[in-house]
Amino acid sequence: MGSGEVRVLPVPGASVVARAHAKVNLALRVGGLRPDRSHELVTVFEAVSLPEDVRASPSRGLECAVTGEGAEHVPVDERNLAVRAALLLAERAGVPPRVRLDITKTVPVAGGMAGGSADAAAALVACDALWGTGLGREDLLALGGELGADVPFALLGGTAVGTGRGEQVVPALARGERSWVLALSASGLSTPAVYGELDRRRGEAGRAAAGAALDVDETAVHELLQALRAGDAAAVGAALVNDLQEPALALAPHLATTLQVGLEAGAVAALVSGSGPTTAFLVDGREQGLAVAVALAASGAAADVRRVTGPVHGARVVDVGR
Ligand SMILES: C[C@](O)(CO)[C@H](O)COP(=O)(O)OP(=O)(O)OC[C@H]1O[C@@H](n2ccc(N)nc2=O)[C@H](O)[C@@H]1O
Ligand SMILES: Nc1ncnc2c1ncn2[C@@H]1O[C@H](COP(=O)(O)OP(=O)(O)OP(=O)(O)O)[C@@H](O)[C@H]1O
Repeated sequence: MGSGEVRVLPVPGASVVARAHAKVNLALRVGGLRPDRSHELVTVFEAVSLPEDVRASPSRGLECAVTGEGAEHVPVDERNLAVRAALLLAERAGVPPRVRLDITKTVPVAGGMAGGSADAAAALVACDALWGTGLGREDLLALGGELGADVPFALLGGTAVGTGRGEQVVPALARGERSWVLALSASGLSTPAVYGELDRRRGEAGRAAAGAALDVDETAVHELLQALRAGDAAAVGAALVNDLQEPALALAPHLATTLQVGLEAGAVAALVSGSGPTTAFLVDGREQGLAVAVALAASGAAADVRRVTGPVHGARVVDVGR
């Protein structure tokens, strides 16, 4: 058990707070379309220090409230991924779905950083503790995979390789801590739209070729994993790759300027985070991070900036109280 983690005691009637984090895809290679219409992926996730907290409290029914970053854009009914997580867990565990979920967001909505997935992961962990369902990590990972491709990684945290739809996750050996500057956008991008744009750009031939073999070009991923094992920041920077970057730039052309501004301010490397529109800048130390953040904010190339570090932990209980 790491520092800061709280052992859950079965206190009847107590509320439970679980925390999960945003992610950046250090590598995202997209292969062909699968029969379920999602894409075959090989990706390397890293959890970064933008937390999402979900408090699960005893209630007569299922209630949800959202506060924090972009809360006004987040549904509180069954469209909310955390609500769906609670319902799925209750159904599988055979318990009534009685819980109030209070979500505190710091991850931008529809930003490509899997904020909703973090909420789902935190809700699974919090409700599991609240209801004493006692599901194992493997069970929760499987439920997470049913909720969305990014949810199992939000449960696991750290640095990890994702395959399949991205939901098959295994921890990756990674040395040291990385510092990032995140440039936020004023509006979000739809994940299906970005994948759709990739398909459109690849065209019929590219889709068929990729689809036939479900092949993903993994070379860059191996280079990245080697650089992470060695803790070599420059090599990590050189190996960052995202197949969704070009389609995201096609849908949000201003992101090209954002990437350029951060690189000119000295960032080691830059890429679009997942399906965007958040862009992530790998920086070497505090001073460089500050210079990049200031340049992005001052130029107007980012609606807002955040300085974060990774890797951080996956979904876990951080507080138990009344
Ligand atoms: C862009 C990433 O965040 C990178 O980690 C993920 O691939 C998206 O993960 P997510 O939002 O949890 O994805 P899901 O909720 O499972 O699916 C949302 C939509 O993304 C697309 N999708 C997602 C995962 C995948 N392997 N192929 C896809 O094509 C599909 O259009 C799907 O309808
Ligand atoms: N708990 C939640 N938090 C945020 N959005 C949610 C949540 N539940 C459902 N949604 C809906 O899902 C959409 C995308 O959410 P999210 O913020 O997770 O996007 P994202 O970070 O781009 O996801 P990903 O990186 O996994 O593709 C939102 O526009 C919102 O309508």
